[in-house]
Amino acid sequence: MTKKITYSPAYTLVPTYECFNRCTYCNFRVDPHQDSWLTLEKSRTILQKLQYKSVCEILILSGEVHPQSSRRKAWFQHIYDLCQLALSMGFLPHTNVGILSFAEMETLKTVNASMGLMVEQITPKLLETVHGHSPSKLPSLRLQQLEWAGQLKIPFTTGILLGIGEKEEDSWHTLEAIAELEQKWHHIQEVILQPHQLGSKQKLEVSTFPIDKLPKMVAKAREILPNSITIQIPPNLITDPRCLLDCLEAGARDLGGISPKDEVNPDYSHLSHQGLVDLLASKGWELVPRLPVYPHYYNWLSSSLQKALSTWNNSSHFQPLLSI
Ligand SMILES: O=c1nc2n(C[C@H](O)[C@H](O)[C@H](O)CO)c3cc(O)ccc3cc-2c(=O)[nH]1
Ligand SMILES: C[C@H]1O[C@@H](n2cnc3c(N)ncnc32)[C@H](O)[C@@H]1O
Ligand code: MET
Ligand code: SF4
Repeated sequence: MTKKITYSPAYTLVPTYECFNRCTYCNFRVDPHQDSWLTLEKSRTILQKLQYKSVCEILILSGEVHPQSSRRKAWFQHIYDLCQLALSMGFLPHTNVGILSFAEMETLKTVNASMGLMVEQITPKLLETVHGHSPSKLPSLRLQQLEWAGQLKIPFTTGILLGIGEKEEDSWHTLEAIAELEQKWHHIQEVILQPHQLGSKQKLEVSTFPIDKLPKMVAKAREILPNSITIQIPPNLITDPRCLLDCLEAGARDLGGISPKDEVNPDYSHLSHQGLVDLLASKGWELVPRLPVYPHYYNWLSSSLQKALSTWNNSSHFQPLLSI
């Protein structure tokens, strides 16, 4: 049998780029009030063009409005409305919009196949550097989000950001913290090992991750994380094709959501689908699509989500999933 590597055919909707945090590695954010929000009408037009193609996942990725701001309610409602719209059109939403209250998370669960939040790194040192102006990146707050997602039975994607000033052991400690939460709640489906890459919008000179170190990090993550968790790597940020193959050899098994534009790293485009298929085939790997939630979590989801999932599983695009 051929060895399989999965990816999720995705499209990213950005409710707003405005963000009250100022992570120095971010190429995505604009200042509060400096962005017009994506309208539901525009979203509907975009989604209509994607219908009846292979795109299954709508990734809702957003900048954040301060929890105490008078605009927070409208921000959250807009995210909910976008998820509901995507779901009503047959897509499977996956929301990653930063820190949420318990009630907000509980509400979004009803319209998301899975949700996500990167832990980044748990060392407090980074609060004095890259996260000096980012209250949302407080390690305790991010671990609490994972805890709440577990309590709420939300299938969850998380991960670590590499090359933002952490030491090697810091990454291991962060992975250990994720492993502990998985052992408690069994809700972490994937962990992304995301190498920080410089983009053209970055204002400050910060370090990047030496990409040749990634295969070793994958191997170490495979040792730390339970086997129930799939390791995901972003192929467009791994610019050396040999390094990508080495990461697979070391235990990475998923390439994440592949959408036409990587909103977080717009300067790094993906290989063509065929290019990726051929590269993987050179080492005997087969590239297969997957849905944004794994089958063993289906019974955690609302009936409208289960209905959308069964439609996708019966569609010809996703037959390969049945054999994973
Ligand atoms: O195309 C992207 N998808 C990103 N995704 C989507 C991801 O690759 C998968 O599509 C989903 O996790 C579904 O499994 C993220 C999801 C998260 O929960 C947290 C962080 C990311 C980051 C990215 C990203 O930088 N680019
Ligand atoms: C959505 C996720 O994207 C990641 N992220 C933010 N900026 C960058 C960058 N320049 N390079 C790689 N990843 C980044 C963070 O980990 C965030 O949580
Ligand atoms: N603002 C959120 C976070 O950092 C998600 C988007 S980051 C570009 O967690
Ligand atoms: S990484 Fe997320 S939280 Fe940080 S500034 Fe960018 S959008 Fe805001």
